[in-house]
Amino acid sequence: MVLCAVRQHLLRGSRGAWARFLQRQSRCCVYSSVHGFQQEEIREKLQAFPGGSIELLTQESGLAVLTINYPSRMNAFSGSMMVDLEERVSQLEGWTDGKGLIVQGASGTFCSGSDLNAVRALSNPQDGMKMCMFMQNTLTRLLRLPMISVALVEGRALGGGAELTTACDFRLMAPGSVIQFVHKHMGLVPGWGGAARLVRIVGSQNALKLLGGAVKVDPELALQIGLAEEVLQGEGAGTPLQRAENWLSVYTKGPAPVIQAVKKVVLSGRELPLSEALRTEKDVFGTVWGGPANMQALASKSKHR
Ligand SMILES: CC[C@H](C(=O)O)C(=O)SCCNC(=O)CCNC(=O)[C@H](O)C(C)(C)COP(=O)(O)OP(=O)(O)OC[C@H]1O[C@@H](n2cnc3c(N)ncnc32)[C@H](O)[C@@H]1OP(=O)(O)O
Repeated sequence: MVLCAVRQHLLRGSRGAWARFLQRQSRCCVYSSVHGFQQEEIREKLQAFPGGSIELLTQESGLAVLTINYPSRMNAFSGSMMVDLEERVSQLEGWTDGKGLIVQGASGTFCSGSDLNAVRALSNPQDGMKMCMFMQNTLTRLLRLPMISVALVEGRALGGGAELTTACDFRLMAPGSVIQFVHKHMGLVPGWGGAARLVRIVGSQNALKLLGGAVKVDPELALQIGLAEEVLQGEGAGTPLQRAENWLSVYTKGPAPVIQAVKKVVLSGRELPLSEALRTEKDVFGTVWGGPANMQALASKSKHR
């Protein structure tokens, strides 16, 4: 009801105001102070466990590369890297030219989950919940970015690293790589939103098998169950990152507002009840209808043979 009233109000204003409202909506988090979540408090706690970094490289082509960088710990997430990731996601939310994102690990492996040294120090339930809410918020915002995202999995994606792959639209795997939800072996279940997202990607039967068996998912199995989109084969066809960029460029070719609109309508179809998704689709449609790309296509009388 409140949302409807706000929408009506904004529709009476400019199209730009509604577009900005939609953008803010996509930044909404799962947890706020209503749920006892104090972002600054947990940020401070996490900063006490430093090490590694999250690097963001944005390119003029509209593709960005986010690198999880802590090779001496197999790219495990220290506390400061969790904070870094949140900051990089904020940067990407404000990147108006963005169309595609590749998430990779440094030095030929993806990510081995939480840094176990930080996990041991934060093992009381209260801190565990706070870290869990922080990471769920960040990974939800990552998945909701108005750009098409790919996890490039080389080496291992374990525990929280496996969960991170599910916060991207697609997973591309290098030969010999493994995605493994090792949580059961740690006496845990996923807490970064990985279970909820996994069910939506592979269905509840497959998700039960992967989590219940802590199964090592190789590229062949990942393709079979729909966890991975493609195996990046082929010596001499460039680095895995170049191959991932080539793969992604097929879907990000075109003007940024159109690619962003594509992601928004798919995202709302994925996340919202049908009536709400339809209304969002109409509103996103309104942001591209009569826009520069649309007018140019009409003027060029393009044929789709
Ligand atoms: C379960 C969920 C939870 C969450 O949601 O928060 C987590 O993610 S907990 C973390 C789950 N991950 C693990 O338990 C990984 C444990 N590590 C391993 O299984 C292995 O280290 C492996 C398979 C990643 C790599 O094995 P390999 O033989 O190739 O190398 P090393 O074992 O010698 O590892 C090199 C170096 O990295 C350190 N390392 C690896 N992973 C972590 C981690 N998650 N946290 C902290 N440190 C990690 C490892 O201890 C070695 O350090 P070194 O000082 O050389 O001993």
